[in-house]
Amino acid sequence: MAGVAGRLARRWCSGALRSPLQITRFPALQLHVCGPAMRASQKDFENAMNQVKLLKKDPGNEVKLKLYALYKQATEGPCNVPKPGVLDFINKAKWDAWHALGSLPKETARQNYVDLVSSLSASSESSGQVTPAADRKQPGSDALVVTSRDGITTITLNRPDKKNALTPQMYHDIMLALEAASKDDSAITVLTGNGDYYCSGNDLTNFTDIPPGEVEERARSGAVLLRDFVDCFIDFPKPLVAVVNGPAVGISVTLLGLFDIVYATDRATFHTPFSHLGQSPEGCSSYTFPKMMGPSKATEMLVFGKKLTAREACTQGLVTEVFPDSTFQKEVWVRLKAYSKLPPNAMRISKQVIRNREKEKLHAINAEESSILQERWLSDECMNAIVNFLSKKAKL
Ligand SMILES: CCCCCCCCCCC/C=C/C(=O)SCCNC(=O)CCNC(=O)[C@H](O)C(C)(C)COP(=O)(O)OP(=O)(O)OC[C@H]1O[C@@H](n2cnc3c(N)ncnc32)[C@H](O)[C@@H]1OP(=O)(O)O
Repeated sequence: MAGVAGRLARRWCSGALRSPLQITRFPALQLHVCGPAMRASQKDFENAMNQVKLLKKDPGNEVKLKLYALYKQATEGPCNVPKPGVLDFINKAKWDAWHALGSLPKETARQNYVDLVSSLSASSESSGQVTPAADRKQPGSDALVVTSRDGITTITLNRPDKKNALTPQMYHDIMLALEAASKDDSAITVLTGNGDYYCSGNDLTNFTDIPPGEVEERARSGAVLLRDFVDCFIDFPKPLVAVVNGPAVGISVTLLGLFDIVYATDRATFHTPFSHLGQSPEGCSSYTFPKMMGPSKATEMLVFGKKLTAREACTQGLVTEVFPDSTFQKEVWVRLKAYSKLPPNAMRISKQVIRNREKEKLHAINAEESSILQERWLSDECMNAIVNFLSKKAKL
């Protein structure tokens, strides 16, 4: 019996008991929770298989054999393969466990498997698969996709036809997704973009269709939104990784100073055309950029809107590492999967040791930047720049 645990564990990890990529599109971010009285769906079964791989405590050989038997019964039906020889201890033990289930229906075996895993998870505090509570309300749109796999929660900007420009709904949804990710079982959290851009920054149409008497109120509420949004990044407790899959503009660049790691494709560029837009720096960049690259390089970016290549951004400390575009996704995800297996509590605590020292300062800077921007949004310079962009006169 000694090798059964190892064999089963290898089998669990080999993909033989396949785990689905759990994709959630807001607003349907819900775990399929299956109580004992309900019938387990195929999705519940697959989720349970996934959870088994993430159990922290070894459940012991007896339980593993039970899981194996229920899995075989649920997927193949009653055991009718030849009995292994008496000296083939491992396979005989597995055969015995499966055979003992007799003619138990597949659906019942599936349900029993889900129930057993659920009881093991409760007592073992499983890690890895995202298990957002079903009652956590997640309003939103298709412009954000949240996936959970291998201990990594990935938040993907999904508005590729608009270069992933950020709408107010997306700001709200990102905040909700970060809040959920901070509490889920994942070890690290990733922000990335779908399509050829990482993100083109604030959606400039956010400034349109404002009735004349409401401009000031909209600027005020915009500043509150900005402040709350950036606060979520300052306070995020787990390692936060930006997977920069293409060019980045505006707030998507400034926020990188609040990430723990920034991986970029060599196709990415980084620019913050704030002056061109009659605006001013946000995302704590007025502090993080001079700190990381020195005041004059920061001024080139934040005041003059200089566009950096990925390699230049790496030299300036804004990007952690640059990868060839052809191997970017593969290399980055291999790396992140390895990191996600490190002890999550240790990573959290280490991040906090690094971040806590500066938190108060960052919050104060965020408040100040937001309030300066509130004024800027009311300026002629800003209005004219936005009208120019929207009338296609200016590409920034
Ligand atoms: C008072 C209200 C307050 C509201 C709430 C505020 C909340 C916080 C605000 C925080 C402050 C943030 C500041 C910033 O982020 S500043 C940076 C803003 N971004 C830009 O200036 C980029 C503008 N876009 C471009 O310059 C180009 O589109 C780009 C270089 C990104 C790509 O050029 P390309 O030629 O490759 O592609 P297109 O221009 O044809 O783009 C395709 C379509 O996407 C639309 N698009 C792209 N970016 C934006 C954007 N930022 N906002 C709105 N729309 C965008 C573009 O118009 C095209 O659309 P159509 O196909 O319909 O023409």
